[in-house]
Amino acid sequence: MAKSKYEYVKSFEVEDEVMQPNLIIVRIEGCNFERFSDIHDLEKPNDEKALALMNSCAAAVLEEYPDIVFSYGFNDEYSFVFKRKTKFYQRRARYFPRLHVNFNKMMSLIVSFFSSVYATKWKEFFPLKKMKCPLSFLARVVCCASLEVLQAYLAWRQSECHIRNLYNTCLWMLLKSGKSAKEAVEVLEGTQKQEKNELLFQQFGINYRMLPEIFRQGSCIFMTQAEDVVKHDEHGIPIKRMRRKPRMIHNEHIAGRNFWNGQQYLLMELGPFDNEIKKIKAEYVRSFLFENKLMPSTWIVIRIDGCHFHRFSEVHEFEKPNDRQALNLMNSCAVAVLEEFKDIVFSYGVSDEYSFVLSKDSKCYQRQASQIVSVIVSFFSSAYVMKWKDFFPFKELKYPPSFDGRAVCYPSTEILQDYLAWRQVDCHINNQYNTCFWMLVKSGKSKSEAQSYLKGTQTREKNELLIRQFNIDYNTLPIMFLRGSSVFRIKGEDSVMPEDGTFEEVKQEIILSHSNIIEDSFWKEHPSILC
Ligand SMILES: Nc1nc2c(ncn2[C@@H]2O[C@H](COP(=O)(O)OP(=O)(O)OP(=O)(O)O)[C@@H](O)[C@H]2O)c(=O)[nH]1
Ligand SMILES: [Mg+2]
Ligand SMILES: [Mg+2]
Repeated sequence: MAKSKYEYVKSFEVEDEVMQPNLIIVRIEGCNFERFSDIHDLEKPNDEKALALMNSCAAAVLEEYPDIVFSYGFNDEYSFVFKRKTKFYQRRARYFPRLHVNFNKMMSLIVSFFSSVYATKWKEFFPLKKMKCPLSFLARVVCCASLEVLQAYLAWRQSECHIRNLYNTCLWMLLKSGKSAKEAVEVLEGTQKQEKNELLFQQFGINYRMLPEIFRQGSCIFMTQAEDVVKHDEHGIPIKRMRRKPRMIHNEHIAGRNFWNGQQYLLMELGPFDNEIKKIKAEYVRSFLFENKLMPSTWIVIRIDGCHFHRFSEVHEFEKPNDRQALNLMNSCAVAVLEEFKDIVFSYGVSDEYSFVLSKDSKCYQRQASQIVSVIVSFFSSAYVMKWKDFFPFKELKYPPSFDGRAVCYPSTEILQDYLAWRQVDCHINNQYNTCFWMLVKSGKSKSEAQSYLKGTQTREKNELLIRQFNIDYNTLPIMFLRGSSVFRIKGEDSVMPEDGTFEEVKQEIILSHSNIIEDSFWKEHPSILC
């Protein structure tokens, strides 16, 4: 297909990669989970159903991504460990013989899938409670240079589970017994493990060790081979096949040799733990957290794109080439994203993608790429599932969709505008091609005939084809199909700048439009967007 003069902006898209054979962990944790938990009236300090939902989502991730071999979670967090030689978004680096993994893509897909499964399965676990708002997760990648680092990491997370659970159990018992939040915090300040155990036992008759394992130890889920009856033969004898199945267990020492070396699958994919961990140095493990900060004073664009939406749109019988409701759903999710993330000043969407522009001076998550990408892509995915019924009341969502995300920085407003123009030109080129293609197919041509018919044709020829053969004036098609959609903020009419120089909070409105953003005139009409 034709290329536009804006294509040069692609060169700003640099990939973040991890060199193998590093062991890779993706850790996700609920963003603002306390607020989510309050809104949904979850039980404190642990809600068994919410934990079961987290575990069920993690199991779904393991089934979806066979390269993940082990996972551990507690509370609102989960860590996913990849097998040594993951082929997931792998590519051969140009100058080095090693294999590299594009971990931003990998991380964003996992967090997106997890969030959309969470929203999908919510009603299974809370049939009487409506999910009131999307939940997003922050994700990060941890690279472990050796198995010992992975062992230390797991020991660290499990000790965090224990420390937090003991503290929260005490805190909530004190609160339930009538203490104020301030008083309860004061009682617990500086207390050691032993003292907390005693407090629970003496004041509340609770033996901490008798609390459910899932609260104290967290949950591990990993794959095992299990025999499954697939069908019965004509004599009624069951026919069995080996199948990978996620298995969940609770264990007190997941980083201990006893537990780890006892799991065949883990030994095979990751190897044995040779020694026991003596003391966990959190600082040591934290030093492996990968933090990629985006360049200051540059426009940040987070572009998300539906994963295998070709298949998704087939399965859900989207209209071809454009499904109005599917696009309206994408737009509605974009509006929700702008309502949630105040640093986003503009967004542009077409087909299964959306680009979100964060202001140049944004300090969002200290400009850490993985955090910003994950929180936006997972919020969007969650919103997509939650809003599905509003746009497709008569169509069932057959499986949870996922989106990948990336962050790209643009150093000047002109280049950012060129980026957006590139996306809109792409919208135009694809839409014109797809309109012709599907008209030809609907008129009786095979897909390959339609393809060769259109090969090498220019814009003008395609427009003529549409008029001549199908009596369609391309420019009269719905404007959303022609131009894609922009969602942005403009300052409300009632915004005032008081004369005494004090600023009042400027009321902002979120607008959806299908404007031409390639032309300068759009930006001149809305000078406040990219100021
Ligand atoms: N019928 C129909 N299909 C759509 C619509 N919007 C998007 N799609 C489908 O989604 C695809 C999006 O293109 P891509 O993002 O390049 O392809 P993908 O299948 O999502 O693959 P990856 O993004 O690489 O995972 C299109 O090729 C269409 O098949 C729509 O409104 N109607
Ligand atoms: Mg896609
Ligand atoms: Mg796409």
